[in-house]
Amino acid sequence: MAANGTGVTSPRTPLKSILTDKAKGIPNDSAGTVKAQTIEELHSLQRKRSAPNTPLQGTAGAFANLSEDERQRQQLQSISASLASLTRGTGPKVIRGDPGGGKYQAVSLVAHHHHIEAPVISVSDSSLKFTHVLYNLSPGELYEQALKYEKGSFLASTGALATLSGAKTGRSPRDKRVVIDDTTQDELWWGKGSPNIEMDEHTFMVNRERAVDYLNSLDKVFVNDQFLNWDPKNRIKVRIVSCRAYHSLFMHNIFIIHIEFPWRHMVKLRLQLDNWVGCRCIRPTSQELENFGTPDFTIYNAGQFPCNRYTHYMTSSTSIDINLKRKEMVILGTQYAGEMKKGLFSLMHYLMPKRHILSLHSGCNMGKDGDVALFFGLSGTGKTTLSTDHNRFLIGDDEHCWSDDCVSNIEGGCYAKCIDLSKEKEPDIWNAIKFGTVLENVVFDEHTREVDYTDKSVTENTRAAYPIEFIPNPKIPCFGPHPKNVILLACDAFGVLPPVSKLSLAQTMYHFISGYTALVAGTVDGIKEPTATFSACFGAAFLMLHPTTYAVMLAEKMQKHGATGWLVNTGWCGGSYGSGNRIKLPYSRKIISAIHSGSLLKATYEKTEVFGLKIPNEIEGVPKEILRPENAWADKEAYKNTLLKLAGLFKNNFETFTEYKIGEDKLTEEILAAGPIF
Ligand SMILES: Nc1ncnc2c1ncn2[C@@H]1O[C@H](COP(=O)(O)OP(=O)(O)O)[C@@H](O)[C@H]1O
Ligand SMILES: C=C(OP(=O)(O)O)C(=O)O
Ligand SMILES: [Ca+2]
Ligand SMILES: [Mn+2]
Repeated sequence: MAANGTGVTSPRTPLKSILTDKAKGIPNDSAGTVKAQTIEELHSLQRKRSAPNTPLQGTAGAFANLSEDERQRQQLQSISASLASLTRGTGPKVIRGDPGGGKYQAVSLVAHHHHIEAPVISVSDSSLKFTHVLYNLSPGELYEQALKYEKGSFLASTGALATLSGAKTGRSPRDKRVVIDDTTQDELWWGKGSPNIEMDEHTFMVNRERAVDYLNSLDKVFVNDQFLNWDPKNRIKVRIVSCRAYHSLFMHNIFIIHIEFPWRHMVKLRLQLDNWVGCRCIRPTSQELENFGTPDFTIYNAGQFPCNRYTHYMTSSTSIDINLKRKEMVILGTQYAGEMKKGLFSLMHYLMPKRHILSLHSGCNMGKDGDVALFFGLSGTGKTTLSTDHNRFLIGDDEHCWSDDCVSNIEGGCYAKCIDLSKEKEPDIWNAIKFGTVLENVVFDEHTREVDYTDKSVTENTRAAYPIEFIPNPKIPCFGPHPKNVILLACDAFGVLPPVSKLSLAQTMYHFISGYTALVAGTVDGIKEPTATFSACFGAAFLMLHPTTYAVMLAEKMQKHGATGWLVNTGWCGGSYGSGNRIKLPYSRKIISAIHSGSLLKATYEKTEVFGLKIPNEIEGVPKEILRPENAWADKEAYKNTLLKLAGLFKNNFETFTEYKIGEDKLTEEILAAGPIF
């Protein structure tokens, strides 16, 4: 039956056939016409059937003989158990795929019906509905979900996914709580200076139920099953249940997933990395991911939904709750993706020291000769920027573990600040912003979709989250030998710390425990006083145990492996914020290069007053006058006063640590003496 365009069918006179190429003697190539009979069929041809997370490789593993249906059934059962409401004693009915239909819908409706084993204790509307699970989707699939369903998601001109994190554009440390129980009461760091605000088990369960009920009330949730830590002996399995494609893609990029490397990429890596050849690839295999089983830790991210402020302990509508015994984390009232990343980092700060492994808030890279450097520093001091170095292999930009064998990245991706990002200054980060990358809270041209990286309209904390492979020279697998240099980064907005100084072990420990940086509070409305921040181990916000636990381990490791400590000021020189200038990135890079090459170790040094820091007399490519801060300041009196002011702040801060013992008695004494003297 033919339609005539008006919707009414009528007999038609056939049109005269048009002369085709065939008539001109060119053979008809049937590839020119599609096989499909309908538009739907045509569309179905476009997408080749695949099961990216269930590659039946046939050989290894106990699960190898499972049918695809059985595999998926077990996966869904496990997800249903994860999402179980503990008061009702049952998990939701989960089904794989998009509620909107599409290729997943048919997968497991039937299988599912047969396999809800837990009894339904009380029936409510929520137990009648299905929760669709979008499990380990690929970037392409997540893009489609985000662009279609999440307001504020756009395709940027580079191919990156621009998105908004909502009302919160940074972490909420005052809303981070940890469950106190018989074990954690003794084990964890509580009280003054600790980031761990206590909460009881019952309140945790209230928030957990709230998050789980919210997630189950949605038509669909995203589930990521991933790994932490590239060291295969100390890998942790995590499950992230979230309500946004943005969160799922963020975690996909930032943590470790299985990626089948295109062969060409492998060859390139082999050529680049001497030690790649013969090195076992420790990315989890498809098989491992398939046999994921029970996660070691689960995050319930219901960030779109607030906590109830009438709930005990709640002081705002945001709560980020960690329960170590239950191996769970609940997020309510914030969609900032960094909470998940840093929440898992806190977990590692608890789990790893128990295994005598030091967890580090640091970037890490490796030279061609295998020399490894760590970059410690608080947010904004340059870990990501300076560890991303065109002449070195990037191991990671933010979170690492130092075991008896190696330094390994906890993550599989980077989270770079984008404010004022430029192609000239940071080409590798610039080029990493492409298809697959999540761009948070940036402003772009409505029409061209070109991002304006100088625009702070949404926030100053604009970010790009990309897999480490997006950097041209990643060290994959992301681990390396024991570090040779330990670089402590401080962005000193007072402008009195030298751009670089060589530290003794005691000084390294003093500055590591102090964890100093000084940023400028409000950069918008004219000049503001720099605010000093002291954050033990350059990341107190993520510590679970007392800072000295980590400090002792760092001292031991540095001693054992002969690592040299350096203090690098990436902040101001020639005056404080307002009168001086931020040290130029190319100079900081020159300084860092001189550390890596070993040339700085051979320089001649002079000791400074008050802080007793050893400053090199010269570094190739760095103006001599900036190396000594007092030379760079025009007003010597102001310099001296500012220096003494900062020294006083250091002294006050260190007071809480003076009663602790770090290593041998001698080292403890030396550390106390390694601070400013005035
Ligand atoms: N001399 C410098 N050294 C390092 N970073 C600098 C310097 N001058 C400006 N910057 C800027 O400071 C920011 C450092 O942030 P980032 O590397 O993300 O820190 P972190 O990873 O430690 O949080 C970047 O935006 C970088 O461009
Ligand atoms: C993600 C963060 O890390 P950093 O700023 O150190 O890169 C953060 O502190 O929220
Ligand atoms: Ca960073
Ligand atoms: Mn960081």
